[in-house]
This record gives sequence, structure tokens and C-alpha cells, in this order.
Amino acid sequence: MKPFMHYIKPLWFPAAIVSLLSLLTVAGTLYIPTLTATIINDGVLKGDLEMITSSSINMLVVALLTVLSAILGVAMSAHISASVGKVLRDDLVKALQCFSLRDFTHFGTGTILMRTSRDVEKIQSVLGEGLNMILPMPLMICVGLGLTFYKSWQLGLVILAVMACMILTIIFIESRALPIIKAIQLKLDDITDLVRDHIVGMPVIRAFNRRTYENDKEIVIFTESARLNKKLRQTFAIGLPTILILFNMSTVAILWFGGYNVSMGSLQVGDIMAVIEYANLILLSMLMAIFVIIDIPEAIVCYARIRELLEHENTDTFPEPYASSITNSMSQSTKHSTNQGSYQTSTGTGTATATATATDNTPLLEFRNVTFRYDNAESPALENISFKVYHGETLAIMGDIGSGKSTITNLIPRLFAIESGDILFKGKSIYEWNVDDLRAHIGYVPQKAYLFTGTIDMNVRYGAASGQVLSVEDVENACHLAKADEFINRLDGGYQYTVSQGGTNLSGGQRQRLAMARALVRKPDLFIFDDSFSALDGTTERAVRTALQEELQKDNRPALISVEQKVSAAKKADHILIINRGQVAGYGTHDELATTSTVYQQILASQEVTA
Ligand SMILES: Nc1ncnc2c1ncn2[C@@H]1O[C@H](COP(=O)(O)OP(=O)(O)OP(=O)(O)O)[C@@H](O)[C@H]1O
Repeated sequence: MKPFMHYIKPLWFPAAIVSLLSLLTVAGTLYIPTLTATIINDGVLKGDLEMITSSSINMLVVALLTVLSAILGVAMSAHISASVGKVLRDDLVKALQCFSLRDFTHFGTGTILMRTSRDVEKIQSVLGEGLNMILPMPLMICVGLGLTFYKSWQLGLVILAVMACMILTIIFIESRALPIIKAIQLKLDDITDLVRDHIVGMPVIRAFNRRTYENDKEIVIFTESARLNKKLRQTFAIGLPTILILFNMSTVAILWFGGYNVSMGSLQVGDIMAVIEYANLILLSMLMAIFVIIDIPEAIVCYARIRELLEHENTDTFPEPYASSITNSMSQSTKHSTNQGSYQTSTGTGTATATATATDNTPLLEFRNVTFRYDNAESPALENISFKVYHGETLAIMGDIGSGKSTITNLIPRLFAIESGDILFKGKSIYEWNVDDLRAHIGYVPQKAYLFTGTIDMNVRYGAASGQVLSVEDVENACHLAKADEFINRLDGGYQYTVSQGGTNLSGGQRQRLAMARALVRKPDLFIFDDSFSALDGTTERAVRTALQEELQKDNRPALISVEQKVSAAKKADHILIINRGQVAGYGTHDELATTSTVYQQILASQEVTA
């Protein structure tokens, strides 16, 4: 695990200033009671008014300087903790961008959200408070105890004894609290998952009157969380009064031993006042430091949880013969680059660029005996899939629900890695492509259109490949092709209309059209439309399909792979791929399949289409 100091190192200068300021604060804080003792012993008891006045002025100046250095120290430590928090969050975001889709499923949304928010927050607060509270503590103890022993060794021993009792109490509390803290953190992850599910699924919950059912689930998890929190508070409740009692007992013991020493003539009254003040400062400083120290184990757990994400190796495997070369290149590449997607920037054995042109006979895309399995699935979702798509061609994929159509489309931009076989793009395995370059050639419209918080313009521009500069006309033209311009112009602010998270303030059809515009603006070589037309009305669908056909005639002759539900749409494609239970059940034109494929014949029959 990368040591935490790695994050502090670049901040050595502000850290050094905080240390210096805390030294000044401690010196000033301890100087005040020393001065008090002098005022009482040499001023008050001897009736020396001049001495009292000059010492009081001194005390005022020292007090002001001490306050100033304390304020500066707090400001500096806030700067350090905020900077560390920022770097940690940056690292986390970069690491998450390198996660495969499997990895997200493996960890779960709740824990990822908690680690990037609450865990970082905890580390930040413990670091900030630690610099303010823990850093001055050793100095306060050493100098405070030294001054006390100088005045009276018996009083020094009293403070030491109280400190020892305090430490034992804290160790006892902490050993009981730590397992509860860990359990609370796991529960918080579950709560985040549950609440997120409820917010996203609220329409379904309401429509099906499942409020009570969901409430019951909430009650179980919230009750358990409340029980753990109560247990934690009870654990602390035993300890804190004990510490306060020890605190007060120290004053009583100092007065008792101090009074005895004064009566024996070995101590002055002012010294007792000073020692009480030293004891208060030492114990208070210890107490405040302990409050932060109590939080350190929790912060360590948080850091370990964060590191688990930061150091997580992408779990996707690669098909032979690319596995070893990709693994090697991954280990050499800069980890956690900022590319969006599953792998590091230089995954793939090379940085292949287009090796075939529109006039070549090389297929634009070729699946060669591809087999793919989802995590922990007993049987593969796809088995031995083979087909080719050429430039300018349209391929419709059809099949039953859950037969594997979307899975095929997801494999092309390497959202998942295949188990065996190969997928070739422009004659090169997609595993030999630099993943960013590969994706730059693909305009992907997922089955469920997702939009990001921001403007419509920003969401469409999201489709730009890296380095591609888009003009206003490019955005408007893509929206026109996707027939999105009609509704955009009716919205308040048009292209600057604010889209809420996920695009929930737009209809399903509007979201789908923007998702298409996002793919079109990229001007890719391969369009992948995963059942993207089903959310559109008939007129819009026809208009978009016509516009898309015109795009396929452009100079770069892009191809289109489209998952289709309706035979009426699929029959216009150059080829149709029929998938049944993860296997190819037919490939050919509509006419060919209508006579050769029983699965296609069943689809025709179900849609009452005659061959
Ligand atoms: N992320 C996943 N993890 C595990 N299994 C999955 C995952 N996604 C899909 N599957 C399974 O893989 C199979 C193929 O799913 P896929 O989504 O490709 O089907 P589809 O033909 O596109 O279905 P639909 O017509 O409903 O969109 C299904 O049996 C499904 O249960």
C-alpha cells in the first residue's frame, strides 16, 4: 500500500510552517501560567504594583501572539488537509475511469460513492484536526511536565499518574469501538445503495404501491445502523465521564499536595496556580489529541478502503494470444490514465491506426468464433459467434429477449473482454488497437440512453473524439440528422437547456435522439445502435433512418450495426444476424433467412409478416 506520506510530501513547506506555529502556540500558552505565578509570588504577595502592571502588559502581548499563531496554524492545516483531499479524489476518479464494467459490478455503487465522498472527508478531517491537536501535544506534555517537575516533583508525578489513567481508559474504549466503527461503515454503504435504488426506482415503487415493502427493507437496515450507532455512543459514553473525572481529580490532587508543600515552605502559592494551569493545559491538550486519535483507526480503515480502489487491477482478462502482450503493456503503461473506459491508455499491443480503407475488401468488423461469459456465469452469454460487416453495409441483429444482442454490441468498443476467439476492426484485432483510437472510430448508442448533467450542447459535444473540434454547425447538424432539433428549439434556452442527471427532465424519445446525435457528431466509421429506434414514433424513426442511410453513403462509407425488434426495419438491412441463446441461428439477407432459418421464420410468424 502506498504510504500516506506520499500525499503529505509535496506539502512539506506548509507542514513545516504548521509545526513552527504549533511550537510558538505551545510556548506562548505555557508562558502565560508561568507569568501568572511570577505576578502572584513577586507582585500580588509583595504588593509590587509596578511589577504587576509591566508583567500584565507582557502577558497581554504574549496572549495576542499566541492567538495569532494558533489562528494561522489552523488556516495552514486546513490548507494541507484540503489539498490532500483533493489529490485523493483526483486519484480515485482516475482509478475509477480505468475500472472495467465488471469491476463496478464487483464493488457496487454504494461503496464506491461512500469511499469517494465520506471516506475522503474522514481522512481530511482527521488530518486537519490532527495537525492542530496532535502536533502540539508532545511539546505541551514535555515542556508542561518539565516546568511542573521544576516546581515540585510530587506534583509532576500527580500529572503523570492522571495521564497514565487517561491513556488506559482510551485504549479500553478504542478496543471496543473499532469493530463497531467498521460495521457502521459497511452499513453506510448498504444504506447508500438502498437510498439510491429508491430514488432511481421511485416511479416503479409508487406505480406498484410497494412503499410499505420498501419501507420494511429500509426499517431493517436503518434499525441495524441505529443499533450500531447506539452501541458506539454507549461505548464512548462510558469513557468520556471517566476522563472528565480524572481531569477534575488532578486539580484536587494538585491542591492537596501543593497545599502540603506550601505549608512546608517548599512551594509558593503562585506556583500552585501555575501547576494547576500546566495540568489543565497538558490534560486538555491530551484530551483534544485523544479525540482525534480515536478517529485515526477509522481514518486508517477509510484509507485502506480508498487504496483498495486505487490499487485495484482491472479484472478483465484478454483472449489468447493477446493476453500476455496486453498484460505486459499494461504494466508498462502509466496506470490510471484519464481515458474514459475500461483500460489504461496503452492497452493493446500497439497503436494501430486504420489499416484498411473504404475501397479495401477487408471487413470493417469481423467476429471470429467469439465466446464471452459474464462474471461468475455458468454458461457463456455468447458462444462461437462469427460474422463480418463491410464498409457502407448495414447489419441488423435480431433474436429473442436475452439472447445476447446487446452483449455483441458491447464487445466491439471493448466494454467487456471476450473469453476466446477474436474481434477484428479494420483487419486488426481490437486488442491490438489502442483502446482510445478504437473507440474514436465507433459511434455507440446504448439501449438505455444516458445523458449527463449539463446543457444539451454539452451532451451532444460529449460525442467528439479526442482532438475533434466541433463547430456549432456540427452540433446542430447532428441534432438535425437525429431529428432532435425540433424539440430542442422548443425548449427554454434551446441548446443551452439544462439537462438533469441521467436526462430525467427529458422524455425517453428525446433522450434517445440526443444519444443518436452524440454518436453522429463523432462521424465514426461504425455506428452501433442498440435497439435505439424503439423509443421513437414512426415518423421520426423513418426520418432518422433515412438520414442515417445518407450518412452511410459519405466518403468514409461507415457501416451500421443495429439491434432491431421489428422485421419491417431489419429486412431493409444488407444482412441480418439471428442470435438464439447466445449462438448464431442465421446470417443472411431477409429473403435468404426467410427460407433457411427456422428462428427467423418464427420471428416472422410472431410479427405476422409473410416472407
Ligand atoms: N452485466 C451482466 N452480468 C451478467 N449477466 C448479464 C449481464 N448483462 C446481460 N447478462 C445476461 O446475458 C444474456 C444476454 O444479455 P443481452 O443483454 O445481451 O440480451 P439481449 O438479447 O440484448 O436482450 P434484450 O433484447 O432484452 O435487450 C442474458 O441472459 C442476460 O441475463
